[in-house]
Parts: sequence; C-alpha cells; structure tokens
Amino acid sequence: MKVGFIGVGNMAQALIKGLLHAQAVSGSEIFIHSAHRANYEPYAAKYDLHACADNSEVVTNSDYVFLAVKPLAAGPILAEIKPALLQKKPVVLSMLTGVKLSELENFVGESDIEFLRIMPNVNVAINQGATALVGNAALTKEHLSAAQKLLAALGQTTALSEKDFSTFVALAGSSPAYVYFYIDAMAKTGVKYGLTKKQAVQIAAQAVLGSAANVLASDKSPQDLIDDVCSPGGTTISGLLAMEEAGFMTAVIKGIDVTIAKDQQ
Ligand SMILES: NC(=O)C1=CN([C@@H]2O[C@H](COP(=O)(O)OP(=O)(O)OC[C@H]3O[C@@H](n4cnc5c(N)ncnc54)[C@H](OP(=O)(O)O)[C@@H]3O)[C@@H](O)[C@H]2O)C=CC1
Ligand SMILES: O=C(O)[C@@H]1CCC=N1
Repeated sequence: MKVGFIGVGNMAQALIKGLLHAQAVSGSEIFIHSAHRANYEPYAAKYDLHACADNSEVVTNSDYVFLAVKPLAAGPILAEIKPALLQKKPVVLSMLTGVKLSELENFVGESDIEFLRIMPNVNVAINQGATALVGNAALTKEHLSAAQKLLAALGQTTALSEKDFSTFVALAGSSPAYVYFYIDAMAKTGVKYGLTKKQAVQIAAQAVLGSAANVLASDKSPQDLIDDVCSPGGTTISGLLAMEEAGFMTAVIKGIDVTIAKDQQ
C-alpha cells in the first residue's frame, strides 16, 4: 500500500512513526512533501521515505493520501492537487480539525473523490492512539475497510457520525495535552516536596497509565473506582474534596466546552 503525506508536522510525524513501528507500511511505501524543503528532506532521509518535489507528486504516487496541514491551508492545497487527484483518484484522509466532508468536496468541486475524515491523536506515535473516522458517499466499502485497517495499526479506531467529531476532538484529539497538563501539575507538586522532576514525572505518569488501564479493564464506573481508593477518614478523600473545592471538575468541563466551541467556530 502506497501512503502519502501532504504536510509533515507534528501529527504526520506521529502517524508515520506509528505506521513504521507497526510495520503497517515500509519507508519505501511512504511519499511526503511539506512547505519547506529544509524540514521534509532531512526527515525523509532519516526514515528512508520518498521526498517528493511537490504535493501533486505525493498524490500521483499514493493510494491513500493524508492531508496533514493546518485547516486554513485545505482550500488552496486541494485546488493545487486537483488535477493529480482526478487522474490518480487516491483516497484522501483529512485530519483537518473543524473541516467537514462537504467542505472538502466543495474545495475540489468533484463529488467522486473518496474522502475519509479522521481525527487521530498524538498517541498514534506509540500505537496507543484514538482515531475517529467517517467517510463521504464516494468512499467505497473496500477502501474504508483498508483505511480502517491501516489506522487500527495505530491504536483504537471509532467510526463516528460527523456531528460528534467536535466532541471527539476534545476528548481524544486535544486531550493528550490536558492529560500532560495534569501529569505536569502533579509532578511539580512532587518537586515542591523534594522529588526530582524526573522521579516525579515518572511516578505521576505511571499512576495515570495504570489508572486509565484500570478504568478500561474494570466493570466499575470511574466514580466507583474513586470510592475504592478513598479510605474512610483517609488521605485521598481529603485531597479529593480540596481539589473539588478548587473547582477541578468545573475546570475540566469548562476546558472541554471551550474546545468543542472552538472546533465549531
Ligand atoms: N497536533 C495534533 O495533536 C493534532 C493535529 N490535528 C490536525 O492535523 C493537522 C496538522 O497539525 P500539526 O501536525 O499539529 O501541524 P504542524 O504545524 O506541526 O504541521 C503543519 C505542516 O503543514 C505543512 N505545510 C504548510 N503549508 C503547506 C503546503 N502548502 N503544502 C504542504 N505542506 C504544507 C508544514 O510544512 P513545514 O513543516 O515544511 O513548514 C508542516 O509540515 C491540523 O489540521 C490539525 O488540526 C489533528 C489531530 C491532532
Ligand atoms: O489543537 C488543535 O487544533 C489540534 C486538534 C486536536 C489536537 N490538536
């Protein structure tokens, strides 16, 4: 399977790392191009990928093309690659936040281009990602299934209605940053009490990792799991109530609300 990347920034590099690690594709099957030669050429050389001279060359060589640029770049780039798209007809996987399938179709002005809208997160780099996907009417079942298989090599995949994409952006696309923020806050407190930052980050990150695994493995709700940790009269309930007094849940909900609103602007 030949896979292309238009844009080779943070998200594309996370996807490529995960794909290579899972051996879902080899370097010789990956074709890339980005705005600056000084960025994409050394990267291609490092991982033995094909560095293409322009975006159309990526399209011409690929069966599946990831659009991995900032959302505002979508219109001009789709206009630029339109002739190559119409000739080669690859599946276009768009990870552009907030850009609907109908907008992608309108940018190209042709209804028979197969689009798959996806929302991955950075954890695809270690094959622990979460990726939502939805195809347009032109996308064949065969191509949807092949793309889903490719993305499944990077972690969990979820077929999702487009109306729920903004919620997914907040809970999965953006949320790694929120979880890192929480880990960093815990680690800073560890440093306050004398741990080194390295020790504190490792302890906090392992606690988050184990707790997330426990939520997924357990039949209990997160609230029931909280109750299991809170010994009567113990340390945890005191800390938990102090966090809530400081507005922990409100802060999280507010952050998610604002993320969703921003995606829908
Ligand atoms: N970061 C994340 O966690 C997630 C991001 N997304 C979405 O993924 C997309 C990319 O985000 P991210 O990787 O973070 O952004 P980056 O800013 O890291 O990368 C953007 C890339 O676009 C390239 N680019 C700009 N203009 C062009 C052009 N005309 N032709 C080809 N390439 C071009 C840049 O090239 P160069 O490097 O040479 O300047 C760069 O490689 C966004 O739409 C974002 O919404 C979705 C889910 C999660
Ligand atoms: O911050 C952003 O806009 C993108 C969407 C999900 C993660 N990063």
